[in-house]
Amino acid sequence: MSVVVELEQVQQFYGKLQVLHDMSWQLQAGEIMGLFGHNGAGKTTTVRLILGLIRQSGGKVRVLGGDASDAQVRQQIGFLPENVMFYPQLTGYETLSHFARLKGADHSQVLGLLEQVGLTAAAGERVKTYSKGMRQRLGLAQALLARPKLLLLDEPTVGLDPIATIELYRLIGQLRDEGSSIIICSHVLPGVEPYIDKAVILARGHLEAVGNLQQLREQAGLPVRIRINGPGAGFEHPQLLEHQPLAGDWHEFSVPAAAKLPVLQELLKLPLEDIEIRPPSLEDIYRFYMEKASAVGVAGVQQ
Ligand SMILES: Nc1ncnc2c1ncn2[C@@H]1O[C@H](COP(=O)(O)OP(=O)(O)OP(=O)(O)O)[C@@H](O)[C@H]1O
Repeated sequence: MSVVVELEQVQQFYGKLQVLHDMSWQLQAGEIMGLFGHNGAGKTTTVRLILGLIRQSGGKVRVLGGDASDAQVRQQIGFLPENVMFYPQLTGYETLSHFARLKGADHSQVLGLLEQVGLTAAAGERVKTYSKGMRQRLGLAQALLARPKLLLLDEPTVGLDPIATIELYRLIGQLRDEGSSIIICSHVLPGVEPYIDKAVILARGHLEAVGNLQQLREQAGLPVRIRINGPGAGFEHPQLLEHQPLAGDWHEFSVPAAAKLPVLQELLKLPLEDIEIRPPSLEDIYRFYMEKASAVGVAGVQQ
């Protein structure tokens, strides 16, 4: 697997203000990576470094095997900004044709890209009539012009309803399956969780965690929650961390991940109506690292 983006001991200053501290991580080819952090954590700064819009104050930023500021490298990157602007009077087709001209991309891609993002039927409609979901898909098509190897998506699902969010992430998943490497910045963690291969979590310019969800769960050591519908009021087990009675006949038990099976085996001896096992979510992991960052004095961390 080849490395598409590599940050090595990257530091970034704006004047005297240091906003990235010795940041090191890698994105491998064909991965979808989530870049997460509180407001002001340094995500946009990181994206701007990868896009070659600013140059790092220290350390190395390697993108697609070259320097991020190299024009040939930049041509291979597609970017969907958080608030992509379109001329409302232009149709979807005219909009994408316009971006193709701006980027020097081959115009023959336009119809294919509109089809890829599900906008063929609406290609002749003016963008002002598009829903937010359609505009985001048009934005994605714009980012896909010139067939980039690396895609950077900033809050791609902000303002989208749950179905439009799922549709957009399915499309992003297809792009990964076709070989694109993708970085997604998002504050909407439950939406993005099923789609990412790896997460990078920042707090105040420091790398707090990097890895796939399973690795992050293990590193954070967060408990697994087991919910049962049944007679759990008197249930006891030496490994139990917490017992929370819920509505109806439901009970929630928190157990260390390593104790999940022994506790489950005991619970299954009860006459249960139902059982649910909830591993720590991306949001749980994120909260854990934000709290850890505040506890060690990374001041001003807010979610
Ligand atoms: N051009 C700039 N000049 C000075 N300081 C800046 C500049 N751009 C960003 N900063 C500061 O750098 C820090 C990191 O900002 P950045 O925009 O990278 O954070 P972010 O994680 O993208 O935040 P958000 O989620 O709010 O977009 C913040 O303290 C911000 O105020």
